[in-house]
Amino acid sequence: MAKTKQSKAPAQPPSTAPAAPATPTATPSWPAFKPPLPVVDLTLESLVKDKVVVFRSFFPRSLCRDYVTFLRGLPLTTTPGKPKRGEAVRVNDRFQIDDPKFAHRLWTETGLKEALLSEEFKRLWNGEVLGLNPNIRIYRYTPGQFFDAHYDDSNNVSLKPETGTSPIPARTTWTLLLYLTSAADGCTGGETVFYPHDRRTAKEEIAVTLETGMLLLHKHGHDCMLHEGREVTGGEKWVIRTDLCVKR
Ligand SMILES: O=C(O)CCC(=O)C(=O)O
Ligand SMILES: [Fe+2]
Repeated sequence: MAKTKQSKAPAQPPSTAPAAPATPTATPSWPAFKPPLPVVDLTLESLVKDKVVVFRSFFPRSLCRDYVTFLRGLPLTTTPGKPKRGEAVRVNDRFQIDDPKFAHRLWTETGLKEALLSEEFKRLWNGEVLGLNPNIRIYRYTPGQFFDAHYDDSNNVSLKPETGTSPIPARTTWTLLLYLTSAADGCTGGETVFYPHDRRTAKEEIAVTLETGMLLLHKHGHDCMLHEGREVTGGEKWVIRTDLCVKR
C-alpha cells in the first residue's frame, strides 16, 4: 500500500459543512496543571516493542475535564475539503497553534522530561531529545468522525528552549497523543489502531482503547506503523497532539 501522509490530509464526510480555516492569533490561556504533575510515578509501558509506549494517568481525570471544558471554547474547525490522491481521509474538528511556551510546559512541568530521559529509555527516541514540537494540535471527534489509516511524517522544526535563546534545529521522531476522554466519559469507539505489517486487517491490528489521561507515544517517520483513529460511535474523543523532537 502506498504511504499516505497525514500532514496534508484534509477531508470531510458528506454530512459536515466546510468551515473557514482557523487563523488563531493569540495563544490560548491553557489551564494550569493542577494538581501538580505528575500525579503518579510515570512508568513507561510498552505496547509494541520500540514502537508504541504509553503512560497511564499522565493527566488526572479532573485535569482532563478542565482541559476539555477549556478546549471547547477554542475555535475548532472541521477539516475541510476532499483528500488529494495519496492523502489520508481525516474527519475531525481541530485547532492548531504554534505555542513554544505550552510545549515547554508539557515537557518540563509534567514529569515527562525526566521519564523520557531516564537511562533505561533514552535509546528509544532516535537522537538527543530536546523537547516537544511547539506545533500543538487539538482534535475533537464526534460520532461518525475518524482519522483514516496513514503514516506520520518526521518534520524539521526549530526549537527555542528558552525565550531569548537562539533556535536549535530539530526533527520530530515520535508522535504524542494525550487522550482526554474515554468510555468513562461516555466516549465509545475512537481507538487508535496500529497495523504492524502495513495491511489494514483485523487479524493483525493492535487497537489501543482510549483511556482518560493516558499519553501514547509512537515512533514516526520512515518506520512509522500504519495507524488510524477509529470512528467514534458515541460521545466525544478529545486529544492533544504534539511530537517528540531530537537534535538535527
Ligand atoms: O486520533 C487518533 O487516535 C490518531 C491521531 C493521528 O494518527 C495523528 O494525529 O496523526
Ligand atoms: Fe497519525
